[in-house]
Amino acid sequence: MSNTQIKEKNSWQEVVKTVKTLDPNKLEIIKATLPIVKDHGEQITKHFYKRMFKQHPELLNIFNQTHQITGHQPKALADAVYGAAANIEDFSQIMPVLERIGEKHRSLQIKPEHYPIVGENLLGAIKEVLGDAATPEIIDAWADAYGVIADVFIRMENKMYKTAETMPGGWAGYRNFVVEKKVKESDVITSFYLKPQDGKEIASYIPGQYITVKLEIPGEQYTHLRQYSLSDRPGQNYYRISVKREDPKGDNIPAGIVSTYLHTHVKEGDTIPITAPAGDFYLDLDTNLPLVLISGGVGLTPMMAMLNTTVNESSNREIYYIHAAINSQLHAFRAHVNDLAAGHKNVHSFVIYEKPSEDDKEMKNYDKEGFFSLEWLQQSLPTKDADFYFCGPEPFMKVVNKALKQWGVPEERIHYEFFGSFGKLEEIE
Ligand SMILES: NC(=O)C1=CN([C@@H]2O[C@H](COP(=O)(O)OP(=O)(O)OC[C@H]3O[C@@H](n4cnc5c(N)ncnc54)[C@H](O)[C@@H]3O)[C@@H](O)[C@H]2O)C=CC1
Repeated sequence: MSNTQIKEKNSWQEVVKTVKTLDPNKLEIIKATLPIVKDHGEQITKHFYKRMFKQHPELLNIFNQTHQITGHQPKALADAVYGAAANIEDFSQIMPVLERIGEKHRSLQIKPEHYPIVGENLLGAIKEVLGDAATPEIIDAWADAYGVIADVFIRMENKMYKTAETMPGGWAGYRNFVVEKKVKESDVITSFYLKPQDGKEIASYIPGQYITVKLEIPGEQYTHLRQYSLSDRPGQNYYRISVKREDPKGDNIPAGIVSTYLHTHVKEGDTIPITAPAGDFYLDLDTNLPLVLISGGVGLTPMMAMLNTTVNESSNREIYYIHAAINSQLHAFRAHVNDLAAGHKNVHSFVIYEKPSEDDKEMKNYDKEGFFSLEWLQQSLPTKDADFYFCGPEPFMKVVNKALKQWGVPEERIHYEFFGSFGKLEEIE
C-alpha cells in the first residue's frame, strides 16, 4: 500500500463532519467554564487517574506508569481535554492533535468500551476538584461535551483499527513476533530485529511510525506497554526497533523497567507481542525537496527509518543528516551512516559531539563540538529551502525548533516527534 493510500484510508475528515453537536445552552456553559477547567487542568487529571485506577486497576495494564509519576500523562490529558473542549464547535482546527492521540490509542488498543469509564471518572474528578463551583448544570454540560469528544475519537479510531486490520500484512490486536537478532549499536542502544512467528507477510509502514510492544516482566504486577519507533526502512520481512537502556538518573528517576528488561533479559528466539505500526509523524515521500534530518541521542531511531527509506527510493533527493550525541561511544549507527554517505553522493552526514573523547579528538571524527546551533546550521547547509524532520531529548528539540523558526523556515516544513507527550514544543516548560 502506498503512502498516499495509507493517509487517505486513515483520513477522518468526514468523521468530523458527522459528529454530534452540543446543545447551544450547554455550549455557552462550556465556554464560560473553560478558564476554570484550564486553571485546574492538571489537578483534575491527576485526581482522575488516581480515581480511575482505584476503580479499574486492570487499566494499569494499558497506561505507562512512569508517565504518571513524571506527570507527563496527566499533563497530556489535561491539554487534550482543554484543547478538544475549546474547539468543540469545529474540530478541524485541532485535527492533527486528535489524529496523533487517535494513532496512539489505536496502537495501545484503547477501545470504545474504555470511553465511558474515562468519562465517568473525569466528571467525578471535575466535581471533586472544583467542589461547589461545579454545579449540576456545569457537570451536565461537561458530560455532554465529553460525549461529543468521545464520539469523535471512537469513530476516528474505528477507521484506524479497520485500516490496520485490513491492509496487506495487517492484523488486529497483538501479534507474536520473534526476536531474530539482537545487535548492539552503541554503549546504550541495542537493536531488536522482529519477525512474525506465523511466518506470514507483515504490514508496511511509513518511516517515522512506531509499534507498541507488550511485555510481562517477572515481579511486575501489571503488563508493560511501550512504543518504539521503527528504525529501518519498510518493505523487508522484519521490523527493527532500537532501544536505549534508560539507566537511573540521580535519586529520583529510576532505571527504565522496559528498556532494562529488553537489554538484559530478552534474547534471540524470545517472543514479543506487538500491535501494527501507527503514528502521525512520518516522512513525506511525495516530494523531492532537499531533506534535512536532525537527531539527538536516541531520537535517531525514526531518522534511521527516514534515511534508509529515502536512500533506497531516491538516488537524487539531497539528504542532510545531522546527528548530535555525547561522543562516539554513545553514537549508534555511526558506521552505517558513514557507509551510506560514502556510497551515495546525495547523502551528507554531519556529526555533533557534546563532549568528544580523547580518541574522538585525535581522530577528528566529528564536525562540531558542543551543542547544535543556528549559526553552525547556516554554515553547514547550502539551503533552508528543505523539509526538516527532527527528534531528540526535549532541550535539544527546543533548540532546533527555535533555530529553524529564527532562520525563517516555514511551519509546514518543520516536523518533529515527541516520545510521550502531545504538547507543542513552544509550550514545554
Ligand atoms: N522525542 C522525544 O521525546 C525524545 C526523548 N528522549 C528522552 O531524552 C532522554 C535523553 O536522551 P539521550 O539519547 O540519552 O540523549 P543524550 O543525553 O545522549 O543527548 C543527545 C544529544 O542532545 C544534545 N543536547 C542535550 N541537551 C541539549 C541542549 N540543551 N541544547 C542542545 N543540545 C542538547 C546533547 O548534546 C547530545 O548531543 C532519553 O532518556 C529519552 O527519554 C530522547 C529522544 C527523543
